[in-house]
Amino acid sequence: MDLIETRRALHRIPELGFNEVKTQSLLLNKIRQMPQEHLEIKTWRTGILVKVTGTNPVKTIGYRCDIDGLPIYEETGYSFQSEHEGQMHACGHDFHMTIALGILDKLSHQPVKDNVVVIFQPAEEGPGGARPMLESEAFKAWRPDVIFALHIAPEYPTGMVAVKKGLLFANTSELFIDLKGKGGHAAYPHLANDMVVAASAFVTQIQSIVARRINPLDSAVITIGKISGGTKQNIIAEEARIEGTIRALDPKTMADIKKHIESHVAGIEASYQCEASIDYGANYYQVYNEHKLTESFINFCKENNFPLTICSEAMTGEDFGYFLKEIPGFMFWLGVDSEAGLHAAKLMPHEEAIGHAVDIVSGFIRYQSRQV
Ligand SMILES: CC(=O)N[C@@H](CCC[C@H](N)C(=O)O)C(=O)O
Repeated sequence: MDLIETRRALHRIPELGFNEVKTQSLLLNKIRQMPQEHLEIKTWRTGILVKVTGTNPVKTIGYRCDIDGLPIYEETGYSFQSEHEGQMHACGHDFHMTIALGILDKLSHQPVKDNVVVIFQPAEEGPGGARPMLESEAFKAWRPDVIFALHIAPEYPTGMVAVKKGLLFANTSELFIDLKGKGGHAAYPHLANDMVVAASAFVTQIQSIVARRINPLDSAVITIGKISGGTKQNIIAEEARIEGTIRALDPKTMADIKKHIESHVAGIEASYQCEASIDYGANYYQVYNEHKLTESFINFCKENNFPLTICSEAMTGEDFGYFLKEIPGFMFWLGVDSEAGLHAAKLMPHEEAIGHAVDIVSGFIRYQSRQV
């Protein structure tokens, strides 16, 4: 399989969570071109699970990738730029899928001793595919004994592995706040309750939560990524919507932040005479790398001279955390050396990382398959 051509084909057709219809069909088409003798294929919603039966299995090894894109207008200037206006693979899921296909291709030609289940999971960016997938009969029937995954990392050199034992990614919660006041003529503000002003005040006020309400020794982030409201420049806005995300390394800090947000919202309701509703959307559990398996992966990388660094935890979120809550395993970063970071319209990961990752992951599956 030509992995670069495959990555570019996937890059052209980014689709949002649970709408990955063309993506699923492209993936199935690629999987069906592989030798089928050892493969069983199942679909689950817009996702896919593929089992490779081992030669003498004692356990099942899981490898998971995510398949959805983001609502971003691409600005890479690639000849294979997104054909879906306003949508882009800006978090590397085109790389993740291609690497998973490359691993599957290798295994379909030469299975290892253990069974391997390769999981193509929808909706990582939201609303979260991991949790419902874990609960599905399709997944339960092939539930792996160990599981791992990777995420591209623009800040590391191409092909470098960055990993750590224990906590790798934060607990996250989406945040949606709807404000409803009273609209009116721009020249008569005293007769209206302006929700653009209320939303602005709220966004400014909550900056003090992390700065002044959270122990500086804890790590937390509140980011408001979108504010919308109003209809015209000379009409006072009756409604506004604030959209953001909360991150915390400790679940208790997350709960505290939510309480502080709620009291700020109550304050806005009182001082701006409006009604407010809060929706926490999708919440992701932290990514916690199991020590023994991570250690085994670190040893494997060292023994095989794969470039490796031990990293710190990050405030990113990943619903792969739900898999790791139930099944021992780990996630690692794969360096792709892009000046633009994740979720940026100019993210341009280096494609040589794909081949490196296929070698690293398929090598580790083989290595892990020899351990009981
Ligand atoms: C690796 C990465 O970038 N993951 C996303 C996960 C999004 C979670 C959810 N939609 C949220 O915004 O809280 C991230 O933004 O970290």
